Amino acid sequence: MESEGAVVELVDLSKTYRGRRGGVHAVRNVSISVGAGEVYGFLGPNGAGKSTTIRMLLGLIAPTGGEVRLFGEALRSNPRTLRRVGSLVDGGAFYPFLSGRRNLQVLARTHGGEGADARIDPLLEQVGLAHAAERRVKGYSTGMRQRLGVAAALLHDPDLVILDEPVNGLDAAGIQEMRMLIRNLCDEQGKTVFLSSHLLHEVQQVCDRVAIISRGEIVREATIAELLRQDEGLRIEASPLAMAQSALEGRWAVEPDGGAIRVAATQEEAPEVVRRLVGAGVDVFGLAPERRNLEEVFLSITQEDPDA
Ligand SMILES: Nc1ncnc2c1ncn2[C@@H]1O[C@H](COP(=O)(O)OP(=O)(O)OP(=O)(O)O)[C@@H](O)[C@H]1O
Repeated sequence: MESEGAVVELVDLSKTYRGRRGGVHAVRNVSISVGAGEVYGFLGPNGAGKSTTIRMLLGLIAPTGGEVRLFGEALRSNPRTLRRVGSLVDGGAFYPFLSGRRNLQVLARTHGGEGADARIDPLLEQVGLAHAAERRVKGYSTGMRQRLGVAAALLHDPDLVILDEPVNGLDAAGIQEMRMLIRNLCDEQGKTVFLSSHLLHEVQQVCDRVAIISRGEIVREATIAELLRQDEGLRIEASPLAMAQSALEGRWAVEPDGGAIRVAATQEEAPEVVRRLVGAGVDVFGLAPERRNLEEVFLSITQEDPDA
C-alpha cells in the first residue's frame, strides 16, 4: 500500500527490553502501513510482540529503533496526533462502584474533549449497553466491560481506533457483538481500526488485511483473500510418487501428503500439471483441489521459524 494517506506507518520499528541477563528483542524491524478506513489485524501467538508494538504505537513506551508515524507525522515529533486516536488496552480501567454511564461521564470530563458528554448516550446505544447504563460496572460481565472500553475509546470521536485483543475473554455471543461493532466503526463511520489478536478465526471474520507477527518479526502481510489464495493447492494421487514429485518440482512447490503429493498449483493450472505428469510417464489416479483453512496457514507461517 502507498504510504501516502496512511493512517498508521511503522517504519523499521524495533524494541529491545534490557534486562540483567541481556536483551529481549520483543519487536524487530516491523514495517507496516495501514490505510484510512481499513480494519487491520495484527495477528500472532502469545509473546510474539503485539502488545509491545501497540504500546509503541500509543507512545506509552519508546522504540529502541525505527519510527511510528500517525496520519503522516512522526509520533515522536508531534505527540498531539494521539488526540485522533482512541484505544482499548488491557480491557480498559473503570471505577467498579460507578455505573457504566457515570464512568463515561468521568472520562468525558477528564479527556473526552468538546461534545463528549453528548456522545455518551449514542455510544452506550452503539456498544449495546444502553439497557445496563445505570448498573455498576462491578456487576458487568467481561464482554460488557470490553464494550464499555470501546465506548470509552470512542468518547473523543477518534479517527483511528486501536484495540488490543478486543475479544479476549468473551463468550461466543460477546465475540459476535464485538465483531459487528468493529465492522460498524469502519463501514458506517469511516474509522480506521487496528486490532491485535491471537485468534485467527476472529481476524479472518473482521479484518480487511492482516500482518502475522512471530517472534517479534512480520512473517507475512496480506489480505485475508490473498492468504487463502496463496494456499490453494492440488492433492495428487499418482505412481510412482517420486517420479511425480521430480516432474513437478522446479515449477511448483511439492510436498508429500500421506500416500499422495500436495502441489502448490491453482485449479486453473491442473491441466498443465497433468500433462507434465503424463509426459513423464507417471500414472495419475486422482487429483483434487485443496484449500487449507487459515488456521493451517497461520500455523505453517508461524512455525516456519527454524528455531521453533
Ligand atoms: N517489560 C518487559 N520487559 C522485558 N521483556 C518484556 C517486557 N514486556 C514484554 N516482554 C517480552 O517481549 C516479548 C513480546 O511480548 P509482548 O507482550 O509484546 O507479546 P504479545 O504478542 O503481546 O503476547 P501476549 O499476547 O502474550 O501479550 C515476550 O518475550 C515478552 O516476554
